Amino acid sequence: MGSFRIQGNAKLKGEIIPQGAKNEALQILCAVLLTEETVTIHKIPNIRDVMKLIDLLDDIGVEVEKLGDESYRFTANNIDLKYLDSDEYKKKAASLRGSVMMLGPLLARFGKASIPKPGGDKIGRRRLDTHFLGFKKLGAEFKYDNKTSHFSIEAKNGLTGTYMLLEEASVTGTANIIMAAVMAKGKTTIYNAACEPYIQQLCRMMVRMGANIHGIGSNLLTIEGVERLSGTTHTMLPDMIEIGSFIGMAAMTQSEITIKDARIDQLGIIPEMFQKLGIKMEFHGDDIHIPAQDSYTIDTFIDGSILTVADAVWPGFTPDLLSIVLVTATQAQGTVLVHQKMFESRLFFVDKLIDMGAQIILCDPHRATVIGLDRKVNLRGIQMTSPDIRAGVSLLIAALSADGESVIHNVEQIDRGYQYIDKRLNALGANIERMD
Ligand SMILES: CC(=O)N[C@H]1[C@@H](OP(=O)(O)OP(=O)(O)OC[C@H]2O[C@@H](n3ccc(=O)[nH]c3=O)[C@H](O)[C@@H]2O)O[C@H](CO)[C@@H](O)[C@@H]1O
Ligand SMILES: C=C(OP(=O)(O)O)C(=O)O
Repeated sequence: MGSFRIQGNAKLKGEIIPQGAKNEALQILCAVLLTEETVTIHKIPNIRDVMKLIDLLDDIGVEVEKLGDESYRFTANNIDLKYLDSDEYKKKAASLRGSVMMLGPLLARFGKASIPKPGGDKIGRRRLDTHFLGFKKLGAEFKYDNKTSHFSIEAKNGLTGTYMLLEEASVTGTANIIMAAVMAKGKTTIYNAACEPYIQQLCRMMVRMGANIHGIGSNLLTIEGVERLSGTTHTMLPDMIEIGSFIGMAAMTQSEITIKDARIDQLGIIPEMFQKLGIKMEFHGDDIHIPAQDSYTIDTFIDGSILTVADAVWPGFTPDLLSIVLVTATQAQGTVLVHQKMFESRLFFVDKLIDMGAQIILCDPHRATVIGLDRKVNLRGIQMTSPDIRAGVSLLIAALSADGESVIHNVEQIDRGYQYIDKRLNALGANIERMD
């Protein structure tokens, strides 16, 4: 288990370039399975989950060529479906969430696929019903082995387009269903589709490959099936969750940071949410400059009542940034209610922040009230363990701002989603030592 030793009272300064988006990369990489032609992908983040998925693609027979630090070429012209029955596949695929999106493309191209219960953050129940209900609507048969937690799907007579209204706008579920539908017979309509930038990017990539998709960016997608897809080139967007994390980090540590090439047009409501915490930011072209701020004051609602920041399906506020909002609020002036509606176990990490001296009341598993310290007292460094990616980075931000030294264990969780985070923050003046 790797750890970070962090010296507190860090004041960072400089420019940082966000990595390519993790959750987009996981979708895009699975989409290379849709064609036997070559797909070139740029801005692939060098993070654990993405590297594990590339490894899985390689194992299943995709030819993988590394072109540079963040660029790869993939050719899926020799897929070995027998690999899906191997113990190695079951073990590897179960270690990340993104592997579940291999199902849709494999089903579309080869008529069958299987997957163990995927991994990912342990942040509450993470059901896959939307994925399989969607595949079933397209004509696939679905089996779940309760003993081994293994899912299998098969479409003996191919997939046929249909209308479906998704029970919930699942991000990976929508991606999976779209990838299955692009080569189905006839027209598929997906209502209540997720429409995060990740999904939009996936759809645009598939359109370049020859798919026929309308309604991109909305929750109503229509897809006219095509016979086959061809190769393409794709570049990932900057990771909006990393960008939000850097905004929160700058405010908490009173640092002056410029986030370069942030694709501000793709960030939705994210900058506004951090502005509601009182964080000043300037937009210079496509860069976000966060000046060093002695204090920041949380807005109230118009009637003066306490602000709530809650997650919602896109274009609402992403649940992946609520832990960052929460930690950032600990040094603000004012009070905020953080309401994590989607996941029921994502706020438990606040006990570590409370140990550090933060004033937080965990009202229930979904809601925490943060009473900002307004820098009257600093947090204090402690030893802690990172439970999930976003909590991990929130604890890192807390540790950078705290008095004294902190140690965060299980930083593999952070490495799942943040590329070389220690090196990149040290380049801005942080003091983070990686201990294996
Ligand atoms: C690899 C990947 O891309 N992971 C992201 C993806 O996970 P993932 O695709 O697994 O998450 P889903 O969108 O399926 O669902 C997330 C949670 O929200 C609940 N839910 C979802 C939609 C809805 O309308 N109502 C509702 O209650 C689900 O029951 C589930 O508990 O999307 C999540 C939600 O943005 C993000 O936290 C994850 O980082
Ligand atoms: C929850 C997350 O990831 P995953 O779905 O891969 O566990 C996340 O990126 O915050």
